Formats: sequence, structure tokens, C-alpha cells
Amino acid sequence: MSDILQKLSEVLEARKNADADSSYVASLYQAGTDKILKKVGEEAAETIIAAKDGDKAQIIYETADLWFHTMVLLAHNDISVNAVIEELDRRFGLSGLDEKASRDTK
Ligand SMILES: N=c1c2ncn([C@@H]3O[C@H](COP(=O)(O)OP(=O)(O)OP(=O)(O)O)[C@@H](O)[C@H]3O)c2ncn1[C@@H]1O[C@H](COP(=O)(O)O)[C@@H](O)[C@H]1O
Repeated sequence: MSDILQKLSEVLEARKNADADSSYVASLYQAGTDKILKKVGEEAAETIIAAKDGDKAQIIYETADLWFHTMVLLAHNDISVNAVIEELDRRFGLSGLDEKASRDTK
């Protein structure tokens, strides 16, 4: 895992014991799943708009917001970022078309 994802994961875990008044992440945990999901949805929509506009800097900025809020969602569900990385690793080299074909025959 990249160093920043590892370091951010550790901060997100530590924020489970933080005060919502002094931490944005703690305030999301305190607000609960619906608030976190709302932020994930908003950031996904903003990423889509940036991509439609063809603004590369804005796509990077909004994708960082989206990844960050997705990581908060994972942490809130006690799922490590490594679990997602392991899933991507498991899929590595398996064509999406082949994977879909194997599902369609089941
Ligand atoms: N990477 C981030 C990060 N990316 C985005 N954001 C925040 O996510 C929010 C994005 O929401 P919006 O752009 O919609 O802004 P907003 O209108 O203020 O949000 P709402 O009031 O609608 O919730 C902003 O408040 C950003 O500051 C982040 N907040 C924190 N981090 C990381 O998380 C760490 C812990 O943060 P705290 O818990 O606040 O200490 C920080 O040190 C950073 O490393």
C-alpha cells in the first residue's frame, strides 16, 4: 500500500477516539453512516462533473475527496484499506470481460 494510504488509515482509526468538535473525521463517525454515504455520493457526483468538464486538476482533486470519504466509510465499517487492495490484487490479470463471461454462465 502506498505510504499515504497507510498513514491515512492509521489516522482514520485513531480518530475513532477523537472529539467531533476538533476532528472532521470524528464528526463524520459521530453523524453516522447516512452522513458518510451522503459525502461519498456528493464526491462521486463532483468527480463525474469534473470529468465531464475535462478538467484534469479538478478530476484529481475530486477523486482525492472521493477516495478519502470512501476510506472513512471503510474505517467506519472496520474494514481495512488492505482488504480492498487484496481484492484488487486477487483480480489482477483477470480480464473484466472474462470475469463477466464466467458470471453469465453461472
Ligand atoms: N484527506 C482528508 C480530507 N480530504 C477532504 N477532507 C475534508 O472533506 C470535506 C469535503 O467536503 P466538502 O468539499 O463538501 O466541504 P464542506 O461543504 O465543508 O462539507 P459538509 O459541511 O457538506 O460536510 C472538507 O471539509 C475537507 O476539508 C479531508 N479531511 C481530512 N483529511 C485527512 O484526514 C486527516 C484527519 O482529519 P481530521 O479528523 O479533521 O483531523 C487529515 O489530517 C487529512 O490527512
